[in-house]
Amino acid sequence: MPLVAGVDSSTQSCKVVIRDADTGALVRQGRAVHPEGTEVDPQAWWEALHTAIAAAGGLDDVSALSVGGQQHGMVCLDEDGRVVRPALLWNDTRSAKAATDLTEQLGAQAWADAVGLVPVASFTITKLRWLAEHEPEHAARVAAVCLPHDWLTWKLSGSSDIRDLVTDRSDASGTGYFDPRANNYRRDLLMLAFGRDLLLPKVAAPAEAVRGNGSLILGPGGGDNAAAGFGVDAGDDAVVSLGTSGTVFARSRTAPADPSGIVAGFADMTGQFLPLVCTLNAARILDATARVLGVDLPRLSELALQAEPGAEGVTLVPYFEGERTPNLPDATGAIHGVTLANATPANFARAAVEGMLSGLAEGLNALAAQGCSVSGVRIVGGAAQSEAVRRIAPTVFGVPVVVPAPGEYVADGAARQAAWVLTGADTPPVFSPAERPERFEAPLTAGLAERYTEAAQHYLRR
Ligand SMILES: Nc1ncnc2c1ncn2[C@@H]1O[C@H](COP(=O)(O)OP(=O)(O)O)[C@@H](O)[C@H]1O
Ligand SMILES: O=C(CO)[C@@H](O)[C@H](O)COP(=O)(O)O
Repeated sequence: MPLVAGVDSSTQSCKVVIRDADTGALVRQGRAVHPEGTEVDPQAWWEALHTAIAAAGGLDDVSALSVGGQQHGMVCLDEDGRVVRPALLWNDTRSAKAATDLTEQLGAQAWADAVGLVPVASFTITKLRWLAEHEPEHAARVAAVCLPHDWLTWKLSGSSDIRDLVTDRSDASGTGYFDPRANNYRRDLLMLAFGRDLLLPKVAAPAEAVRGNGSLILGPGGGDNAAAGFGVDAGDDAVVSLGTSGTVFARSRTAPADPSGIVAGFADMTGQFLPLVCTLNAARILDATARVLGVDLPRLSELALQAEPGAEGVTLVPYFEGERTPNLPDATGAIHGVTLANATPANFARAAVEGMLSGLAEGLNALAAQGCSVSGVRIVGGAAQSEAVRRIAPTVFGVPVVVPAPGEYVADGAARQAAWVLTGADTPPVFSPAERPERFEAPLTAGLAERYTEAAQHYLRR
């Protein structure tokens, strides 16, 4: 019974699962927290990874490991492999102007055609432009740029030579300088943004073993959304992930080129594509609302389920951290439609859940417009543990919702990739879930989408 490990180095924490490579059965797991903030020293991820591995009982009996990680973060390394400055994360919006400038330089359609996405502050390429413009002394020292999961895989390999950096197609496709259709870097775009070329990680094939460490085989890993999609094996359903980010994505054989920038044409972990819509505001909206109401998360869920669908007209626009989709980096959150009669904790709790999900419902429609199958939705991520989220989701999405048993689906996808690398087979192993998923159906709440769009439009009209 060989064992494999999967890692999810996500925004808020690091999770490690250790699974049986043949059956996929969970053997043990561990986790550790990451620091707060949108700028983080990668060393903190390395330390959290070690804490999580130790909590999972170590790797002595593990044959292969893959890392899934938060996408887009800019990790800059100098000639000797030292980190030049703290990494700017996917949810850091300081490069919003760089994103606008880059988009204007080429035009949105040209970006969508070239790399499947239109620059917004999340993408690595805009962070490189920001660095070149605002920190020239740091920019001058940069020899290589990589992503959080690439850096952790490289550290695990024991190398300090930047020429050993490896990434995979799914995470490379979120940089803004990789064309997932041709499977090539677009160094011309990197140079347009940064002013000169840089060493970039080699892009490994989906099940290619990369430089290992002793007897531990390393897989290429992937972006966290692609890993979650691989871990939950959603078939024709779209997947909604509710972590720090809210994402909605679906597997596709074709790559979208959406000039509106709503749907990003990422790659998946198997050689296909992963059209994806991402918001900056998901689980933390519930954390913040619980804090404001002075309750814990289970109580917030009870309150939300006490309210009527539509929260008697209370509408929460969840742009607490600015927003990425729609592209409003300076926006703030708002509550609309409040009256003396409807100002209750239950309505505020429900409005938070409905508002968090409404932006993703718009994303689901955008995926459908790109030809993706969205007849059902699977929900994963931390906030999927909320009973209110599970029950309210079909009333917002208008399609049946399936919630797999609570688990670490990013880490599971990484573990499944590690098992694939270990077997060397043409197709990935099938990891059957130990528990049946729960299914939720409920009528769409009439008027909710219109009220949400009207409330959100206040920003777009400004
Ligand atoms: N029962 C719950 N109800 C609502 N939110 C929850 C619940 N349990 C955990 N969460 C939230 O899930 C989030 C963490 O989810 P996770 O998917 O690990 O995030 P990330 O991948 O961004 O690090 C936290 O904001 C946490 O408050
Ligand atoms: O930016 C994106 C996807 O484009 C985010 O999904 C990040 O990949 C972070 O994921 P979480 O840590 O919030 O799960």
